Amino acid sequence: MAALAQPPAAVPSGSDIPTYYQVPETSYDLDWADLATLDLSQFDHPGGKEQLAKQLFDAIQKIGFFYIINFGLSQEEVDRQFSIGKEIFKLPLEEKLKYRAELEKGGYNGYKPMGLREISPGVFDKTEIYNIPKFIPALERDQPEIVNQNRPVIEGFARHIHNEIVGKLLTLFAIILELPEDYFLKVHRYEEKSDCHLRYMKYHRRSDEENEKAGGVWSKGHTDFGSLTLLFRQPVAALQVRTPEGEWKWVKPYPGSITVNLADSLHFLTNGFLKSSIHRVVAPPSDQRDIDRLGVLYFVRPEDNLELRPVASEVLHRLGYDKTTDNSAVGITAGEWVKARVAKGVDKGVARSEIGDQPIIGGVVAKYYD
Ligand SMILES: O=C(O)CCC(=O)C(=O)O
Ligand SMILES: [Fe+2]
Repeated sequence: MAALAQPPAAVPSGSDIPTYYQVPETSYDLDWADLATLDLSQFDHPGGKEQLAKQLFDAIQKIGFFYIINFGLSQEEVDRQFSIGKEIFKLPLEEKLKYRAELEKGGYNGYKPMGLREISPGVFDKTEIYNIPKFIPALERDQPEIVNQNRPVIEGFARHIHNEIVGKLLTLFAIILELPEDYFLKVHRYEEKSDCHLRYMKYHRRSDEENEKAGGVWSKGHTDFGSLTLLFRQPVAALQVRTPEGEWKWVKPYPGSITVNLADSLHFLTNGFLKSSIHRVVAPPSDQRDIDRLGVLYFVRPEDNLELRPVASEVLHRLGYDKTTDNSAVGITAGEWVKARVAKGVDKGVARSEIGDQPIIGGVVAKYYD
């Protein structure tokens, strides 16, 4: 029988890496956040992006979290990234440490070993991170063999996210603000230097005793530093978002979706109209507690030299968001903001507490939440 024609893959297939099998969903019905889902396949239909912008405008009035579907990557392509991440973390520690990120200098790319963050007194994180910057000459760096061997798949995946997914989302934000459609695209160009990166992340499971000591928290409540964060997720319940009323709600990992959250830079650029949402990671429910939780994330950040000055938008004016707030980042660039936040997280390789308010740069404060 003739093989059925397959649609062309967005990303080339890589070297031999084991197939990745996703774990079962939790059977617990948790207190899930009620978030909107944007169907990105509508974007190129007549009137589609205007419709999506309207849906997004309504969705983000309260919480800067939403889902997207039909974003042009198959589950197989996403799973291949989980598989690559899993292989990276299997490498011996001494091998991974050859690629350690220069966290103390605000550098983020490469390997972050676990145990550098103090979550509560005496309890340290059990999270390993491997960050890969944009594939541009200015940001080339040594990578482990497993990354080099799979470079076309990783690069194809990252570029698809940036150009096909993030590009659409940034266009929607420009439409919402009644700015030229390419307004944010012009300060998020793939070929220019920025701290955008693809991240593999592994949260090692914790014992009951460890969970109890840390009050069940694996990663404290925080905001992200850049413009947007895209999370490809295992079906493990662990991520929570803080509502404006101060309640924590679980963010359900839906198959075939990407969870998106807004981050600090868009918050600064719109004077708080686009909300950098506070989120955290907690111990999964008991039927998923023994899983080492893997994540594949893409962090979007403006070009390094963009000043985080609020944009002039008629919409912000109409809604009263055109006044400069106390926590303004005028005079600070996106590159400086990220570097300062990273460097404040670690001091000479020694863990820093993420407790309460943390002054970052130019009088702006970052908050951490239990
Ligand atoms: O692992 C997650 O679900 C969220 C991770 C996160 O918030 C982060 O890395 O900034
Ligand atoms: Fe985050």
